[in-house]
Amino acid sequence: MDQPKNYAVLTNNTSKTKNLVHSLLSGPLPQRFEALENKVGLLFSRSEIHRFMNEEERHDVKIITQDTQQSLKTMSSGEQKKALLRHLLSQSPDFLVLVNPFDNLDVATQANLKEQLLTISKTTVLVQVVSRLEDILPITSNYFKLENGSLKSYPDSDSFFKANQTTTLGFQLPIPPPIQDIDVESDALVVFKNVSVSFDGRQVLNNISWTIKQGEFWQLIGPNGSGKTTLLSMVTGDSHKGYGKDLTLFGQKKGSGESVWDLKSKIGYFTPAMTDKFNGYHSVENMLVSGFHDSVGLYIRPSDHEKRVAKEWLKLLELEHKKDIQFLELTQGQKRLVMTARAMVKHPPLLILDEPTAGLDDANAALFIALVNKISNESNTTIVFVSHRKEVGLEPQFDYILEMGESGSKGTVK
Ligand SMILES: Nc1ncnc2c1ncn2[C@@H]1O[C@H](COP(=O)(O)OP(=O)(O)OP(=O)(O)O)[C@@H](O)[C@H]1O
Repeated sequence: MDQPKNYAVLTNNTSKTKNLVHSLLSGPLPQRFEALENKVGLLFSRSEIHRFMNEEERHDVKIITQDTQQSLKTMSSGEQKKALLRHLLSQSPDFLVLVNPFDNLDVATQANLKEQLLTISKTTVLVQVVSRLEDILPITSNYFKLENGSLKSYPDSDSFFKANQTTTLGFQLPIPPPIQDIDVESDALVVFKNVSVSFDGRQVLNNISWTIKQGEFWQLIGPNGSGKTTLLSMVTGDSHKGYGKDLTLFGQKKGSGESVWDLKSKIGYFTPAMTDKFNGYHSVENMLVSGFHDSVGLYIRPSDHEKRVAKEWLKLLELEHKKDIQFLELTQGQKRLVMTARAMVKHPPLLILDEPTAGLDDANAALFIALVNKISNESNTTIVFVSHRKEVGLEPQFDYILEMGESGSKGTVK
């Protein structure tokens, strides 16, 4: 049997990917995809994982996690993707539409999935819809780019790759200073001492000792399921697992009566899920100002001073002309820049960025990295940047690496 054709569509922030995915799966098919006519296609994407997550939760049923006790929600990204792929393949589709399949996956899990997809491609057509050139599989035969909703096709891989290499410029203006400094009692902002965490009797973190000091720039790296989110949620106060552990935050022992709000006031936080699910109506300026009030979206009147600082940030991001439009109207890359500026406006002692470049195209990822490097160079804020990808161009001082073992992950500093 001939190997089926495999397609790759490179997307960027203007692409209108949803429309393309819809017409691939439900018609009318775009030109040059006629081979998929009357074929059954299924979707492999983060949005599908979220859809199943909602369904499993709302109806208290197990759809794609039937072979395990654990809920889809509490699984790591790698575990979730594995479960979805297994579920899709059990239905023997003619083709799979894969939207950024390698996002949120560590190197080993990516390699594993890549191998699996190469095998699947021998019998099932793959339509890869990806925002990173490096994610495109070598079995691709038909190349496209989706821009402003229209598809451009390329005669061969050479012309495709040549036409789509990107170069990015950085930001020119300096980081605006804070309105007032936030005092912290100790130079050591976060101190984990021999902290172990288990879920349902299974140890996930094993004797973690990690000290994060003022002004440092860390990258937290670890495979899917190694406990990165678990570790950070003890810092942000989103997990009760920190109680009863030897954990000191901003000079105060965890569980010594600190309020979650007090904690949140010292932390700037951004993860793409914050904007993926956000659908409130707020102007870009108000979204930025809301960082002064530890809310996502502004529910009070901004002061003149706050507006002035917001304006300076928007100037730096070269988005000043967008200040009065709805935040929802921004492109994905612009939203991430604004949300990072939002997290940073008050110059919090600690800025946590959890997989902030997932889903961005190469050019926007590079721009985002340039902003983070700039924040690190021009402020006294400590940065913890979580990512599976060794981000090209990111300049952390230290890596904290989680390595999984039989009795949970151990951490090392590099
Ligand atoms: N509430 C929970 N109940 C049961 N197991 C959990 C819970 N939260 C996390 N886990 C498990 O703990 C392990 C670590 O999960 P965590 O989400 O912290 O990993 P991660 O390194 O952030 O993964 P990823 O990079 O894929 O997001 C996983 O095996 C996960 O299934």
